[in-house]
Amino acid sequence: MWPFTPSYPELLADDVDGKTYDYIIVGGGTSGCVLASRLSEDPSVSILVLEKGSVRDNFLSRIPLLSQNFRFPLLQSVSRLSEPIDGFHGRRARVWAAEGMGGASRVNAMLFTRGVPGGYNQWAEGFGLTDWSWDKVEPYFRKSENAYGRPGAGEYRGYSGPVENRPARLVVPSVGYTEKAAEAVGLPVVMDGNDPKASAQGIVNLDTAVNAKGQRVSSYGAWLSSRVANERRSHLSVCTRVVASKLIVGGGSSRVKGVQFRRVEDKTREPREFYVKARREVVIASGTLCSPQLLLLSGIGPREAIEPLGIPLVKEAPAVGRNLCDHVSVPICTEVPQKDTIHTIESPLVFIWNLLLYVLLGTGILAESSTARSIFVRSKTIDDETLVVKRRDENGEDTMDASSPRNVPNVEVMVIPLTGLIDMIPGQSLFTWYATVVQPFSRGTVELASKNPLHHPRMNHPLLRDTRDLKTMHKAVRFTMRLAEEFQAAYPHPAPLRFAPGMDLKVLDKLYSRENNITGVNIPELKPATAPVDKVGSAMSKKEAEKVKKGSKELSWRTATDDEIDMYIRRAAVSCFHVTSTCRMSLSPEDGVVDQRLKVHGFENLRVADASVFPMVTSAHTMAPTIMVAERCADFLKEDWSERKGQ
Ligand SMILES: Cc1cc2nc3c(=O)[nH]c(=O)nc-3n(C[C@H](O)[C@H](O)[C@H](O)COP(=O)(O)OP(=O)(O)OC[C@H]3O[C@@H](n4cnc5c(N)ncnc54)[C@H](O)[C@@H]3O)c2cc1C
Repeated sequence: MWPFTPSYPELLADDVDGKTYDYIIVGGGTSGCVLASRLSEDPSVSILVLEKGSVRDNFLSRIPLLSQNFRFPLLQSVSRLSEPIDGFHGRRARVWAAEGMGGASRVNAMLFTRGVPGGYNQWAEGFGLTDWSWDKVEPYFRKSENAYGRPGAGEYRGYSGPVENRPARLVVPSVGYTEKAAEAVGLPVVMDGNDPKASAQGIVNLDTAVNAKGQRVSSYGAWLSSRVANERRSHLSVCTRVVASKLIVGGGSSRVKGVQFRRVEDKTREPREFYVKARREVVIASGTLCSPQLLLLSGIGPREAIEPLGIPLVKEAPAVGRNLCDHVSVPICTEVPQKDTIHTIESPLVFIWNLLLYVLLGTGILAESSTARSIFVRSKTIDDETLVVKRRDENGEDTMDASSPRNVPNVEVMVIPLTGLIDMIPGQSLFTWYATVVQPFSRGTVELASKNPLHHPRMNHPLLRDTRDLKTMHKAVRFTMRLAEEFQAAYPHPAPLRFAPGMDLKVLDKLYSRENNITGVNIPELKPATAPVDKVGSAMSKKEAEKVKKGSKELSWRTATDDEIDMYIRRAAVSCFHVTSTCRMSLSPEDGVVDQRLKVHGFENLRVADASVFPMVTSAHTMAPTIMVAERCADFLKEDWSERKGQ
């Protein structure tokens, strides 16, 4: 215990330069920590983790609600803006992430969702990835978790893995009324969304990666904590504040010999390059935007994306950086009394009370995620007239069977009792329904913007470019307005819709103006990856907000026109930060980047293991599936090595 706990054994570039390791893991994020931890269970192998950020484990970073505020400068969050998106008023999508040990799991909302079995059966049936059907991935979900908050749930939950999780508790009573709203449109209440036998559609009581002391369980904390890193320091090396700049491939061969990297601090024109050698394998776990960036910097990718930058082509790999997939959300907001939203902690007394509760008992609002409930639904099953969910489809098939790819939800409505708009609205306490398309058809790309590994890659965000997604979002938005109306009926206080189709769009334009008018940010030299996050404050004054409220008309799902819905979506749609698939798994090198054992097609000792390998984004949140991928990758590495040894 502090002050006797040894500090984290973070190494510097000079400490590891020129050395050889059995495994080199590029990226100590959500998946990198799992890999390093699992591989280092064997003291006879040597492992090096190269991570761009640092450890920075402090009190704030462990408080669930506060560490979720990724705009806090103390956290290691970064945001990247996409190129302007056609059809959306030239708006850009902003995608948040974190650079530091644990990666995005240090700042995310901690929601621990596997997704329905049908989603993985779809990977098997739709993409031919038969090694990734539900039966094959399920043991790894169990292996990774300790579902201590659901004792005796049954053999489908794990109790001896590192990620402690428990059902989310309601931070404010208003959230409870959403169950009544969901039931009113035909949806069941799902007590455990990670139960593979649970209904595919319903309002789900979410699990969160929060431990019994009320602390965030990040991938770093679960797998590569100071205790683990110190115990294994003889064979596990963690080198932070370095960025991998290139994979060194043996001349004309399919073997990666090592990794070149730089210090993050080194901003000189000709930075010093360091080099480490890999005896066995290199695993890239740099996340969906940076894993393809490293491949491209190394000359592995589409010829036309590499050669114009003067990088020699090492291996033509057409799918690197393609197929960028994301969940896209549109916030719909209801106004409720402040005490019934998370904004209640803006009152100093309430905050102090909750801080005391947290410090003394590990409970209270601060010990929770902002999101405790989510509604999952398949848009085809929503009746066009009544917007009630049908439990049987036109062929009489059960729409609730979670094992069938046919029933994978393509819409999620997250229930977030705070303002989910880009800015706060002074004087208004909003409760957000986050209508989200979770099985999108739209795809984007990640390309190099420069040869500097510290610069952001260029991102063409998919948003809702495909008209099928726009159509799904239309239905999702109207359905969400219907839910909000049912909520009003059940809730004991007035709860009018304030931000929804039909509202005065000038207000939205004003609110989003600052973000939309940003120019030049994607010129990478102007905004290196390590720049501090932008300052955020409201674009609207209290007086303006009051005026808007007085002038606002009643908004309803019955009266909103299709045009109003369309105009609202095009102004308010945002990334939900669940980017995936830029190095997707595939049977052939034309369609994807890695094979079913996560090896880069055409290489014998190079793998990618993070959210970028999903063939497409999951129907649920992406942290637990990323962890599952990393768990599997660790087993692949161990199995392949013992097989080679045996030969
Ligand atoms: C704000 C936010 C909220 C979210 N909420 C949830 C949620 O509640 N539930 C959920 O399931 N999912 C959530 N997600 C998504 C989920 O957290 C991510 O999908 C997942 O954590 C991604 O893991 P990863 O290993 O692919 O990448 P990351 O965790 O991003 O790790 C990549 C790591 O690689 C490092 N790196 C990158 N390039 C290099 C390089 N060249 N050299 C060295 N290091 C490098 C980075 O610094 C980073 O640490 C959220 C994401 C965000 C951003």
